[in-house]
Amino acid sequence: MSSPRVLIYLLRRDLRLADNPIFNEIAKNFQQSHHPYTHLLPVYLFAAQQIEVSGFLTSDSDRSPFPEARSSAGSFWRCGHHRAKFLAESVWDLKKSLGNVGSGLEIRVGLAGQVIKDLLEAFKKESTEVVGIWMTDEEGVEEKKEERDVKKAAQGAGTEFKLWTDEKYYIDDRDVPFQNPRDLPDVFTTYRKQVEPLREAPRRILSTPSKLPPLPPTIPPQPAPFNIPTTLEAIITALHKPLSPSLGLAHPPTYPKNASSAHPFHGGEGPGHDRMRHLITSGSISTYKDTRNSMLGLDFSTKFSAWLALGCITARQIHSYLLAFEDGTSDLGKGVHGYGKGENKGTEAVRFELLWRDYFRLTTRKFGPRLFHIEGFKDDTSISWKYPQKDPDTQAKVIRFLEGTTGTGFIDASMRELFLTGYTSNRLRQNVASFLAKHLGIDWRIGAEWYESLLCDYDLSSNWGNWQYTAGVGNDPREARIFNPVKQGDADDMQAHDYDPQGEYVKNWVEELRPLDDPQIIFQPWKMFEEKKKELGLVGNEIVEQPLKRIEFYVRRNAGRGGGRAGRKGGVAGGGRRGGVGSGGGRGGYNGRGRGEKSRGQWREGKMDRAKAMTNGEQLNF
Ligand SMILES: Cc1cc2nc3c(=O)[nH]c(=O)nc-3n(C[C@H](O)[C@H](O)[C@H](O)COP(=O)(O)OP(=O)(O)OC[C@H]3O[C@@H](n4cnc5c(N)ncnc54)[C@H](O)[C@@H]3O)c2cc1C
Repeated sequence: MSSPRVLIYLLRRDLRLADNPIFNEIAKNFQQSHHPYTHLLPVYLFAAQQIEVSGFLTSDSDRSPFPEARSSAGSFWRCGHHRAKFLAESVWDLKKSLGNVGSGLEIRVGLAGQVIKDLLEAFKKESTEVVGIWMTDEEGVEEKKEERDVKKAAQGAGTEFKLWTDEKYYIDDRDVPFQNPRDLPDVFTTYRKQVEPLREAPRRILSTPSKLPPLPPTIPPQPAPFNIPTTLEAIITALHKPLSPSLGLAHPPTYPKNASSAHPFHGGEGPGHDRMRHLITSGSISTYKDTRNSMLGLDFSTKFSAWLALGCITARQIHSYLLAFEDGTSDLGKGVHGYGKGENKGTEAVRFELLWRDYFRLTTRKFGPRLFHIEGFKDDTSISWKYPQKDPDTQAKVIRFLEGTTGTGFIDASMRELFLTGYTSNRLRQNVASFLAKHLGIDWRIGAEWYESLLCDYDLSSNWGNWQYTAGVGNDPREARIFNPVKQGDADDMQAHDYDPQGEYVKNWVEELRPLDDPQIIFQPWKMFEEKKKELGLVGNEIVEQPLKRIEFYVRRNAGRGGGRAGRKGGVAGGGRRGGVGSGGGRGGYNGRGRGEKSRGQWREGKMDRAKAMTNGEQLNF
């Protein structure tokens, strides 16, 4: 038998077998009589700069050679419990799918360039030829560095390196109507008009491989001091091991009795497709436009985001399910309202939202490291931000914001939901970001980093781009827009019927407010009468006595049994962000240039304090 010729495929956020350009190409090559390679080694890497890998150390006496995977401004773990679990499940699901088509998946921890270098050296020692290293591209400063590092490692060993475009977006890169990223319009609507009609825009999906080349006969092991467990449960345990359950909060939210998560889903390509099928057969996809701003339950929105973020499903796969339903060309959804009747408001709205995701990715491509700059894409230096690192009062506010005890019901419910489940809806994310950045005037990157740590669906471009957008330094043409998190939930607001008219969402997550009936008090608990506070045992509680912001909203109706009365017209405190709120820094203040550079700088210089996190009594340290 001739000696093995191995192709290495380094997987990233392309954790799927179907509609995957690399697996598609490999399967096609494998069907030909002459094979450019005899074996395939798919590798997934838990990248040590983005996810803490010390839980994979072989023994407790070993020390990780890597600095802690912590964020820049808030020093939060960059990948918290929820996403770590969803990610591990996605990796494991792919490992199983690959096993079913004659292949498999090797798991590694470390830094991409070094991991590839180690593999190439180890194969060389065994006289095994590696004919190529393939990977898909990603936007982002660190991601681009990874690509350069892998290329360097491959070239150093004389091995071909190929960077593929991952075709996981709605509009294929080949069809984006400009060559130069700088030509992306700064307003989403302008971009949308360039690529409409959206229903015609995506390319066809690629076929799913039924057979792939086998794994190499011998595979070099993960180098010391790490060890890769052999079960999904053990991998999740290793990822969770360094993280304290409180993530450093002195008073972390606790799971309210009978509260139901809107995101009980599991990672992986299989569960992603199950979700798609469910949305079609339940009819939820057709009602999406009317329900997408709700907050409770599983089906008010698609929950595609976490699978999309890891590449378990692609936007054009979603489009292709929608097409088949609209055209009645598959049995899925037969008999369901809207089947075979063309595009409806729900399916149209899903396409529209998927384009937002594309758009944020293209803004990252256009602006590069400015994604992490406090001045944002707009390079707005006029705002006086407050920084927790500089000011104990701001620090205390940030901690209450993270713990969900701000005294604004909507915000507290969302922050607790996020901490406990890894998800909170788009409407809530907008309110939360606006509250931190515009009502409190605090460095918005603290919020973006906390979301990075906690969201199951964390996606570099969608997260940082949306935070910028809502903070007023990104691509929102309505610069002065401020969300009123009280009005959002008020029954007299035309929109509120879709949101939380009775305060049910807030009560689901803020258990101490459950006995209340009056939405006004649920959203503004600081309006509660003394007698009611005593009755509920809330005297001295900061959410009823010391709200971070008294955001007024006048309700023209009688108070309910909750005990309060209608608020006074006119704000106790205004909501403006310029002038009154800023005490610190601005540009040139704490970490003025943002994470893109700083965290990588810290990483390089090894400045982060590894010992700090290894204690279970971890505390946030700004
Ligand atoms: C401050 C803030 C932070 C955010 N962080 C993230 C993030 O890290 N990852 C992420 O995927 N989304 C993020 N979003 C966008 C949006 O909130 C989520 O995509 C959405 O809530 C996920 O739930 P869903 O899949 O049920 O959405 P649906 O309403 O069902 O939308 C369908 C899909 O469209 C895309 N989409 C919808 N809205 C947006 C949007 N505003 N921007 C980009 N894509 C969108 C998503 O891929 C989503 O899965 C953020 C929004 C805000 C305001």
